[in-house]
Amino acid sequence: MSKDEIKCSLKGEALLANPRLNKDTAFTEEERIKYELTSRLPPVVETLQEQIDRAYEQYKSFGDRVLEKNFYLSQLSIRNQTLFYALISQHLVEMIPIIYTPTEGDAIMQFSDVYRYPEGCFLDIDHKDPQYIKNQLSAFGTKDSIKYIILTDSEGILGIGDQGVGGVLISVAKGHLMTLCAGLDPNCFLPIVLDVGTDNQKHRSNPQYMGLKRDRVRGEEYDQYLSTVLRSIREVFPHAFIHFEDFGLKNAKRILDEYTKEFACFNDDIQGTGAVALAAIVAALQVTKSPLTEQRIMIFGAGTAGIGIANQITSALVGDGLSKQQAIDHIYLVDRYGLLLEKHADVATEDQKPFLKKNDSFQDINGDVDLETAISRVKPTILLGCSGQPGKFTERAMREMAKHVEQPIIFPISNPTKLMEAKPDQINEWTNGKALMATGSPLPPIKRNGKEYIISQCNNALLYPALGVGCVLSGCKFLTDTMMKAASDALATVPKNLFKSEEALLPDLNNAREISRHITLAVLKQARKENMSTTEFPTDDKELSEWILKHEWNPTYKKFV
Ligand SMILES: NC(=O)c1ccc[n+]([C@@H]2O[C@H](COP(=O)([O-])OP(=O)(O)OC[C@H]3O[C@@H](n4cnc5c(N)ncnc54)[C@H](O)[C@@H]3O)[C@@H](O)[C@H]2O)c1
Ligand SMILES: O=C(O)C[C@H](O)C(=O)O
Ligand SMILES: [Mg+2]
Repeated sequence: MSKDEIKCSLKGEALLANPRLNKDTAFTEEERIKYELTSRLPPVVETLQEQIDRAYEQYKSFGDRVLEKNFYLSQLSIRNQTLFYALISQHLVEMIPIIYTPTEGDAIMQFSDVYRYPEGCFLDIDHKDPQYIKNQLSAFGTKDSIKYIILTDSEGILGIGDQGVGGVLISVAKGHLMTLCAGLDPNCFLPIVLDVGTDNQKHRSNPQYMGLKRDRVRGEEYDQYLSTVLRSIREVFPHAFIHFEDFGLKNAKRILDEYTKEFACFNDDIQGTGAVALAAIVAALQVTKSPLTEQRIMIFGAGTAGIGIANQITSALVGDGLSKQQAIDHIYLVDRYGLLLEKHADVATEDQKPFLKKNDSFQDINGDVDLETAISRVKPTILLGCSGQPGKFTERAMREMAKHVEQPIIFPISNPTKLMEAKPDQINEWTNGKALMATGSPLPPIKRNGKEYIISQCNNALLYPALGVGCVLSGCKFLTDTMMKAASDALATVPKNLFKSEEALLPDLNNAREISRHITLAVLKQARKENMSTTEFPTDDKELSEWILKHEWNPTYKKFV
């Protein structure tokens, strides 16, 4: 069967109800007869473009009601997969904020209230039997069909925390981006939510809540359950790469460390975010014309994402010739206790501990060192926000930042938009237009004193789809740090014609497919170099690029066979 063909054994109502096969008004006269659809459709036979045009008008009719736009698109995805992807592909930058951060965050919070139909795979801790789990998984595909799984336990959804069963929608949304941005065949993807209870009292007290109404399970029982699920996945879908998304602070890194050498797996919030943030920093340093080894980097919110970024920068500095300790000396963590010093050893997480700074320079201060004081003492050149705490980049802190550096690099990357540590227009004003900025969710440029300032989007979506496709195409045994580094380096060296403007720090998502090809190529080559690949692909770069292109899934109606 060629790429333009698809097997169809359905007819009539069942065919129209199947999102993978449904062509709706684009079924030809012959197809309508052959598949018993004639009287089930209005007489007109339309092209995909005509369908897209109508769907776009319908979409636009929701105006500013973004959540309704989100529901409209999600409904379209379960009605007609081809039309869904084709429509969004034509309006990618306009629609990504609707199907992903920030709007998806609201859709997740209201999951149980606005629920209309199920999407994804729901597994819950009240059903732990391995055979039961395997049976459930088997309903979603065959041994060879599922190649990429996004798994969340919903404890740390974006910056909005524990969302219980509704977190399934982050797995679904991240999957949609895999297809849109990197051409993953949506039919080889499975989004899963593990419902292990929720500590979110708002959901628990909502009579409509659709998940398990019990305390979030932790400890041994949780670990056992996760292990059973992962092992079941491996049995049922032995070729699936596992992507962990939005696990909570206490679990994310621990789980990644535990399974990274046993499963082909990846944590997007740790590794994806770290790699994208590093690429954005590298780009900003090209503007300030200053090497990474001369930076003082402050990370505000040293949780899953913050530590991922800290570790990625550490590796990059080691790559630049520093010892691990020298590299760590460049990185300052600020968390809920302020600047993390050795005196915080009792409360710091294991992952924060290597970064604790000596108390000496702060002996004159009683209590914790707040952000502003930390900035005034450390004089960071780079400040990243991944705390999910809005308003924490105060005017005074930002003015302090600008005092010591000609062009401070300030990235409030918390999602969704309302949780950013400061709004870019504020940062721009308080730093007198000096700051180089990037945010986690997309924002329009700022106009101030007749000048336009581009706000780049520093979101792991720039990387994980391409990385994931690279892992799928290489059938990688494991994802190594060096493969991650190859992906990050590739993002940092994307050709300039894929940027919106010269000032942009990161490439334009409008060019997502091209950006992704560049990254996927690097991942494939690195996988082969390290003997992590289990598939054959061309050795010549040009041929490999064509091979990647050939493997991309595109939203076109396929011929039924
Ligand atoms: N742009 C991206 O690609 C991207 C990727 C991952 C996460 N994020 C965002 O980063 C944020 C954090 O996500 P996470 O998964 O790391 O969450 P997390 O819960 O693992 O980490 C948050 C950290 O912030 C700290 N914190 C809380 N209150 C604080 C305060 N008042 N002052 C300083 N630190 C404080 C917490 O102690 C914790 O260490 C979220 O908003 C998330 O959307 C963005
Ligand atoms: O989902 C996103 O938009 C990025 C990131 O994974 C996050 O958790 O915020
Ligand atoms: Mg995430």
